[in-house]
Amino acid sequence: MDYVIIVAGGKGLRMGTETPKQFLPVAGKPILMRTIERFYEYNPDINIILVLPESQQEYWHQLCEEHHFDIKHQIANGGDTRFQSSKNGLALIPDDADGVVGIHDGVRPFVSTSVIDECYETAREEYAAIPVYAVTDTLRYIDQRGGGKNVMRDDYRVVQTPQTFDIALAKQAFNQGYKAQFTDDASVVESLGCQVAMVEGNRENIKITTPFDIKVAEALLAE
Ligand SMILES: Nc1ccn([C@@H]2O[C@H](COP(=O)(O)OP(=O)(O)OP(=O)(O)O)[C@@H](O)[C@H]2O)c(=O)n1
Ligand SMILES: C[C@](O)(CO)[C@H](O)COP(=O)(O)O
Repeated sequence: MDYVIIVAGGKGLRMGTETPKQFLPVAGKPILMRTIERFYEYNPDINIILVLPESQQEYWHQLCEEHHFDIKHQIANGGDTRFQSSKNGLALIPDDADGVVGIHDGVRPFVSTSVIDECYETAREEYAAIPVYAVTDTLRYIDQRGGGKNVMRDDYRVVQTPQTFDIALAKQAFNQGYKAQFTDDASVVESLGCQVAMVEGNRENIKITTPFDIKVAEALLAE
C-alpha cells in the first residue's frame, strides 16, 4: 500500500502573508487542496497524510467544509523543521507497511500525475527517487570572501518533490538525529549511504514560496 505525506508545517516567512501560504487561494481554491487533488488523481486509493501545525488544523477543517473538500486524509502535527514534519508524518505509517511513501511539499500544486507515477515506480525498483530538472541560468559559486567564479551548470540539477522511498528505508533514515544539511528528504536517506535515483521533473512543479510565485501560479491556471 502506497502513502503520500504532504508537508505543510512551515511558517511561510518568505511569502509574508497573514494567512499561511498553503491556504492562499489560487484561482479561487486553496493551494493545499490543489496539491492533494493531484495525488488523488494519480491514485484515488493512495493513503494521504497531511502535516499541519496544530494551531492551523481547526482552520483547515473549516476550509474543507467551505470548499466541500472530501478527499480522505489523516493529519499529523507539524514540526520545527521540515525534517521533523516529515518524521511526524512517517510516524502515522504502520511499521509493517509495505510499499512506497512519497513526501511532497504542500505548496507544489502543479506536479504532473506522470511525474508522480515515475517517482513511485522508480522508488519501487530502486528504493529512492526524486524529480529533477536541468539548470537553465548560468551559475556562480560564491566563496567566503564574497568572490565569485563560474561553475559548470551541467554538473547540477534543480530538485523538486515528490521524493519517494521504500517505506522501511524512509523510516530507518528518519530515525537518525537532525543535521543542518538535511534540506530535503533525499538528503536524509542519502546520509545512510543509499543512492537516490533521479527522474525528469515537470517545470510547472514550482514551490510557491514568494508573492511572485502566486502570480506565476495564477498564470499557469489561466492557460
Ligand atoms: N517546519 C517545516 C518547514 C517546512 N515545511 C514544509 O515544507 C515545504 C517546503 O518549505 P517552504 O516552501 O520553504 O515553506 P516554509 O518553510 O513555510 O517557508 P519559509 O522558509 O519562507 O518560512 C512547505 O510545504 C512547508 O510547509 C514543513 O512541513 N515543516
Ligand atoms: C524539498 C525542496 O522543496 C526540494 O526543492 C526544498 O529543498 C525545500 O526547501 P525549503 O528551504 O524548505 O524551501
